[in-house]
Amino acid sequence: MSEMTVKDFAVKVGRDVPRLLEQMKEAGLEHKAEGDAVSEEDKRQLLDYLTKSHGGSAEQAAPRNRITLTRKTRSRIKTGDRGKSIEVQVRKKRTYVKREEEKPAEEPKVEDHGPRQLVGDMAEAQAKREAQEAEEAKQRAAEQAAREADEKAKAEAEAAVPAEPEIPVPDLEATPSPADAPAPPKEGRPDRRSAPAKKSGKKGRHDRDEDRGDREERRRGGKKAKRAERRGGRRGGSQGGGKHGFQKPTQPIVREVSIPESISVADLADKMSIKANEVIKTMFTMGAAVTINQTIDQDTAAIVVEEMGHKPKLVKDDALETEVLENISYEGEEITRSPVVTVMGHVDHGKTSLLDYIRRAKVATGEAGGITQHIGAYHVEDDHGGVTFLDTPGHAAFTAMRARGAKATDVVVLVVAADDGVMPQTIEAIEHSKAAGVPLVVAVNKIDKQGADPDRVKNELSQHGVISEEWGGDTQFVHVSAKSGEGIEGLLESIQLVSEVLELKAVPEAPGKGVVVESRLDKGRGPVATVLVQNGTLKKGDIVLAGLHYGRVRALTNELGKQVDEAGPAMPVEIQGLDGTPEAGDDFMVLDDEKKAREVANFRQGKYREVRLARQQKAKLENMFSQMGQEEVAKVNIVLKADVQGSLEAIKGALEELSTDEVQVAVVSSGVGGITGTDANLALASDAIVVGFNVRADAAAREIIEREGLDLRYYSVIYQLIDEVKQAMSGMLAPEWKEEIVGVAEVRDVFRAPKIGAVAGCMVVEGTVYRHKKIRVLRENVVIYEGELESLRRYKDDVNEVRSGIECGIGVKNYNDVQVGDKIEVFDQVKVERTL
Ligand SMILES: Nc1nc2c(ncn2[C@@H]2O[C@H](COP(=O)(O)OP(=O)(O)OP(=O)(O)O)[C@@H](O)[C@H]2O)c(=O)[nH]1
Repeated sequence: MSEMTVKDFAVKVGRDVPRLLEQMKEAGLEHKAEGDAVSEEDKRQLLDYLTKSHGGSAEQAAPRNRITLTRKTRSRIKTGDRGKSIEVQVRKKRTYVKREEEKPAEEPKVEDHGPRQLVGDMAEAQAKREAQEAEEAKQRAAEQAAREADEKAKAEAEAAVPAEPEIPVPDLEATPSPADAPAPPKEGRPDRRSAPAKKSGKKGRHDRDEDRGDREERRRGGKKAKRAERRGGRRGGSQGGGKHGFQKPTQPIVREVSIPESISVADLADKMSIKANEVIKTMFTMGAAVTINQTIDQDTAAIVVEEMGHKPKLVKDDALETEVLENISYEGEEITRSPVVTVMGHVDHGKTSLLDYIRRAKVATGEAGGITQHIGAYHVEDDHGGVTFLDTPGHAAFTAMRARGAKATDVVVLVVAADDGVMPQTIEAIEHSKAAGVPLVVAVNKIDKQGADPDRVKNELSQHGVISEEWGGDTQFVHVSAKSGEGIEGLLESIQLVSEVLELKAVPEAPGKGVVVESRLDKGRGPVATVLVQNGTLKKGDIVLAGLHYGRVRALTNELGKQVDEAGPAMPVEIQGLDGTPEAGDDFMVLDDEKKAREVANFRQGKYREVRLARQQKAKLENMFSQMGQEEVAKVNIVLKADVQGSLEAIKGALEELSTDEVQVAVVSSGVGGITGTDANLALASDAIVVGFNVRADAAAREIIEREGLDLRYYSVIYQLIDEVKQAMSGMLAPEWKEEIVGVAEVRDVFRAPKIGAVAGCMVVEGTVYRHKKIRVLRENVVIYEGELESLRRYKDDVNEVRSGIECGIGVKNYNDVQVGDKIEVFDQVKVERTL
């Protein structure tokens, strides 16, 4: 900059070179050629000369040496991204001062801006006639400078605003740099900030200007540098930001990993920002072999996350549901409610008769022409406040409800026929009620019958832990006859006594809440569900959420088929208006908002599948053992069914002996015979494995087992069963050999030929029957023979296999006792790798 030549200087001041040289000469400068350098000193000397020759002293010139320009412009800037427009106000106040004395700090500015100031002065010096004109020129030049500065500011603002719409106005004002502004005057201090300029106007402006020159400059420079840095940083973020993104962290990053109730291995890895392989590897070292798409439950995922050095945060998927349900208030005055009773017992011991008798005798009382309807439950009034009976006798309904987590029953009435005594299903009923923690009242039925022996019942039951009060136990025994009605009052009283201890309470004015007893799709009325109100009152018009369904209650019908407006605690009632049929055991509740009810129902429908998938993994024998052992004593529940009492006892004993300090093996239910739906439901309710020893699951059980993903295992050798459980307990479940049933044929006819023995005319009902695979003969789902086939024929031809739906003749090697109705099961031994 200091290398300015006379020519440059002439261009800047707008004079021709010879004229400028002449004036410079007059001012005592020695410049001769247009290429001579013009220093700052030279410029000042020329200016002094011109000022003097113009005839003004410093004082006289003072008023004209200061030009103050104030400008204010408003404009609107559109920010590109959101279409927002911002008003930008640019205020300029500039004071151009011609100074007498120099300040070194201001030199750069002198060099940059001085020449413009000179223009006017030189013009005045040149000709007095042009004085006025020069003054105007000076004004114009200053104005021009200000305008250009404004434009520059605006341009910069426009460039900056879209990215930084929040930039305040003062920033915009200060944006133009002195180097960019073409024409501030020599020695001028371009005070770009309006506020300081105003303040300075109040004081002795001149002095202060000089004092603050440096400070202002430094401050502005510093700010600018910071701003540039900031802007550069931001730009770097968007343009060259990639560089920073790949910086290697110096220490491990501990992430907070939120884990929903079930998550796939791939998703879990994603949340920790690592590859799924690493999760699989870690889980493998923890003793669990998983695949990338496998869904694992929350607890397992949390352990994995911790193992990998991150922090697990357990998130409930049902936050909305929890919020909705928690917001319902059940506060209010409590009253004692009636107990809810389920009747259980062995086949033909009189459950239905008992329920029917009570219903007939009690429900219709006082109701003109009252004909009771079967709605799944009924309520009877007695002197003590009434009892509600669940009208579906048996274990199936009870366990089905329990399997869904419902606790609908307060008291179990165990019906035992006095002439028959304790039978397998009696024991099963005891197990079920024990598992549910529900107290028993024993109804010794058929007391009217000859050969009734109530003491025998008492005796036999005591062997199963049900001891009568008379013998020092805590169970009430009532002698009844479902036929004559004898003892029924006493039974109701006993139920009341037991329930008093339970202190059953409810708040009638609260919104209704309870459990679904049963539901069906009625042709005329749509979905109809019988619900048992456990707390609060359910009213017509209420919005109800029931299991996966919701709706507004259109009608309430009681057990007499009568329309009612409401149903209070412990009352069963049939409701219409739901958008589907909930399952027995589903909970129901009244909500105040239909939208929320719909949202929760939708959420439940979506979640239903996922939770089931995760549970399928958890309830497997292998998983059960590998998941435990971390903390408290683990418990393995087993539902055991066997072909004969002898092996049942042996297996039960052997299994229970396996219990150690850490792992407890509990046979929650055992019995002789095929695996039924009740067994499957009990297993579901108690997270148990179903073990069949020489017995098979019936269709109902298979349906539940498949749907719920329960672990069902068949064995035919005791030590193998025990061994497998033992191995799993010690966490060494080797690749196992599992039996796979490949085909089942049903025996439709039996022919006997003298030489060959018995030949069974069969229909293949499942899979394929193979000539050379092993077989078992089943009678009523119990294995009665295991061996091989002697022959497999289609008409007269020997064949190797026969597929489902085709008839064939089967001869079983060394076995002639095959009967019509038997099943011939063909099985394979397959090697199964451990999955977890
Ligand atoms: N003498 C007499 N017979 C009875 C009594 N209770 C039931 N019975 C008879 O016993 C038989 C079986 O009674 P149910 O009520 O069907 O027995 P259940 O336990 O419901 O039987 P399932 O429904 O098959 O499980 C019927 O023929 C009844 O009439 C009773 O107190 N006295």
